[in-house]
Amino acid sequence: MNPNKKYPLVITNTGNLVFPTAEGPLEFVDQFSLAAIEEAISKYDGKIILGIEKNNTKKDEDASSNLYKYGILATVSIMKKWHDGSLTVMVKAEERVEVKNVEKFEDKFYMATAEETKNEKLSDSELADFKKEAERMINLGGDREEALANLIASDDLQNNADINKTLLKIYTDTPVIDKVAANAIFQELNPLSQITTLMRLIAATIDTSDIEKNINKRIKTKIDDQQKEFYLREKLRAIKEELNESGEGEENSLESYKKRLETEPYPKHVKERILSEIDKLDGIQPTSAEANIQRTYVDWMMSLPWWEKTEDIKDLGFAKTTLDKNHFGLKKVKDRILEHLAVMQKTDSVKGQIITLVGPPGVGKTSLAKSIAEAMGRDFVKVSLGGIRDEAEIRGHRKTYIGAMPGRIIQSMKRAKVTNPVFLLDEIDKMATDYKGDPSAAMLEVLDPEQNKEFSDNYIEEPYDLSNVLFIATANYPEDIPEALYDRMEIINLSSYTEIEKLKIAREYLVPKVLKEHNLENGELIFTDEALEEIIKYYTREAGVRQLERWLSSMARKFIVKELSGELTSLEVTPQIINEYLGKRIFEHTKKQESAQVGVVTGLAYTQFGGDILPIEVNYFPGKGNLVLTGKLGDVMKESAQIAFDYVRSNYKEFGIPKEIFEENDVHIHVPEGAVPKDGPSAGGALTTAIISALSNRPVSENIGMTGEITLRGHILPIGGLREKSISAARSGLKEILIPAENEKDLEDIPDEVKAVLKIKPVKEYKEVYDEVFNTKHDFN
Ligand SMILES: Nc1ncnc2c1ncn2[C@@H]1O[C@H](COP(=O)(O)OP(=O)(O)OP(=O)(O)O)[C@@H](O)[C@H]1O
Repeated sequence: MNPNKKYPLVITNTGNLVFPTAEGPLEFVDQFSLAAIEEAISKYDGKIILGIEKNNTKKDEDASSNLYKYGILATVSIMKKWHDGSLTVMVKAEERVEVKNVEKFEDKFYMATAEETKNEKLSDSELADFKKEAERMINLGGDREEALANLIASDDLQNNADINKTLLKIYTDTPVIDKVAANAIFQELNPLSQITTLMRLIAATIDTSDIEKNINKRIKTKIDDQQKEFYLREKLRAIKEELNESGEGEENSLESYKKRLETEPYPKHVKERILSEIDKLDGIQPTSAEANIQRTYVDWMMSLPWWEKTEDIKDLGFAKTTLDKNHFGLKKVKDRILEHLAVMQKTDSVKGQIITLVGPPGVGKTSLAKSIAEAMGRDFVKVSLGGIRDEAEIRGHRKTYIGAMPGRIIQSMKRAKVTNPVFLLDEIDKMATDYKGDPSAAMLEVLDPEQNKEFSDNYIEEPYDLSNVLFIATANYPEDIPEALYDRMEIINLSSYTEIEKLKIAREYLVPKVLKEHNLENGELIFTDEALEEIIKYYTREAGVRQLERWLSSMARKFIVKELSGELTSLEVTPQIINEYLGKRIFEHTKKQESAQVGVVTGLAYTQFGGDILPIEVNYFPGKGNLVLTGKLGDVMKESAQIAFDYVRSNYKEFGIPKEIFEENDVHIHVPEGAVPKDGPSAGGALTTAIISALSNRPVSENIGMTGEITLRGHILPIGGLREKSISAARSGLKEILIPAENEKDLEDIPDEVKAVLKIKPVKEYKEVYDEVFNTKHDFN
């Protein structure tokens, strides 16, 4: 990404916005934005500036003159072009930029300069104050707990570097802060003002207006209890400090540390180390910076679990019930987990392969790991490894470093309070390597049973025993897991859910969960199956159920507001109510062709949102035998089209195509609908069929779909994502799909409800496809 350059400007408002460095779908309807997006895709690699329009912009006013100072440099790709001309695009927000020199370009769209912003720094004392305040907030519990803990632990904060990014992540991740407020913070460069506003917003969610108060009462009883305890403790501490101005208080705490060291079973080396550090404190001026560092170190050492353990529940029956209670389906996955637990019980050890749950977002990886902890009676901690590029984030900084702290592993152990928690290493595939060292080397030491008995953290300096921890990892893409780590992992795959599975999960798990979280009684808010289907089909496009759960919560919140304002006492949610409460439908799936057509064939695609059908169109017109490709195809797909074309040309006779057609015409292949980026070789068979259909003037049934790579000799090679592809084929009403014979082994992963409506025919050679589609008969011997 290159700031200080000109890019097309797309104007949006706070309701339709993603902040750096998140990614999400946005919608655009106005002609200026549409033109800017098209320009960006064709000439700027999809890079745009998102200008944020002020809320008070009048209808007839030129929006470009009423933008906030800071906007976002982002990359877009088109997901869906709607019939009314509007666009849904996937936007990856990269960084904050100052939007300058806005100019109209040929009256079609705006261009602007993206000027790099330099973020200011906190002073050391401001940093210290902030850490204190944030720790206080953490104790208030709730959603922000992990976000704030990550912020305090972040390398940026440790180095007092650019904390803006981390802050952004917090306020975009914190559900209590809406986007208008988030933008208010985004528009400030000074981190102190940002932090103050952020803290004020978080604090504000705990009191204020009448309706809010009532909602809070229902939702936040738990937080209130924690808060009460927190204030009492704070008061107690303040009183103690008042009484011990001379520093007696500290001596007392050091004395109590010494007593604990004597009476509790601390390992010898730890006991000696802490005592010697306490001794060192004696000779230092108590108010000096050095004393502060020294005391913080002693506090850290004392607050870590060195010997505390929970007792494992060794009951496989209980484990099974727990897994079933929290998760629908996933039989294979649960069986694998139970096998793993059985081995652990038998050998009485957690050593061995690390369970790694692999799958798309929202399919239950994190919640399964939590259930494993519950099933074993262990505590649970999670650390997110996404984006970590510095070894020190795992292993900490030496204590001589200003503001040094232990790394994330040791920090999480402190939170766990025991030496044997279940420890989730989230997104282990998203660790990066750079000049600051390779975090995966440190992770190797964490996970290797030979080495993790004596894990070394730069801050703690004493070896720490991680050998009783049960590590579980999650990843979206197993191929991105560093190889050395991969060797130690037992990969368990979770795949996307079908619509029917999603419906069952929603009905039996998510709805009860959401009702409970919002303190709603049975019968107050009822979701009909049709309403759930409406959300699943038209408001979410995801492999898992995370977005679905968010929509359900959103419905619950909207209902509570109406209930408290006296408008309603109960509500049965129908599809109409969904449209009314959640706004118009967001997604439509690609529809299958209405009738058999010449030159149109349905391929099957596999994307990060699951599967989709992929119509392929071929036509020919007078020319010189060239191949013309349109529809923004990736390089691999272009090659695949060329192979398909060459294969048809060299076998023209067999496929009933007159020879002259190739000499006198150009063949045009188009893959319409910008819904998903199109690449990969798996449309080879479909491309071949579409070419034959067009050139021999024979229609292909609208009910057949196909997937499979093709070689120059007409062999059909295996493909990925068969489950997702078949689900989408069934959803869009296809009756039959042709798949590579080598994928037959994946048939067992295809849900029964899909098999019931879809004939699935495995093929080895293209000629089998040809016979099936055009009703001919080849002799293959
Ligand atoms: N099979 C299932 N049965 C019941 N609930 C489920 C199931 N799968 C997912 N969920 C629910 O969906 C939500 C999202 O799941 P979770 O956060 O565990 O996903 P994830 O795979 O860890 O995603 P990510 O990779 O983005 O962290 C959770 O509330 C979880 O309980």
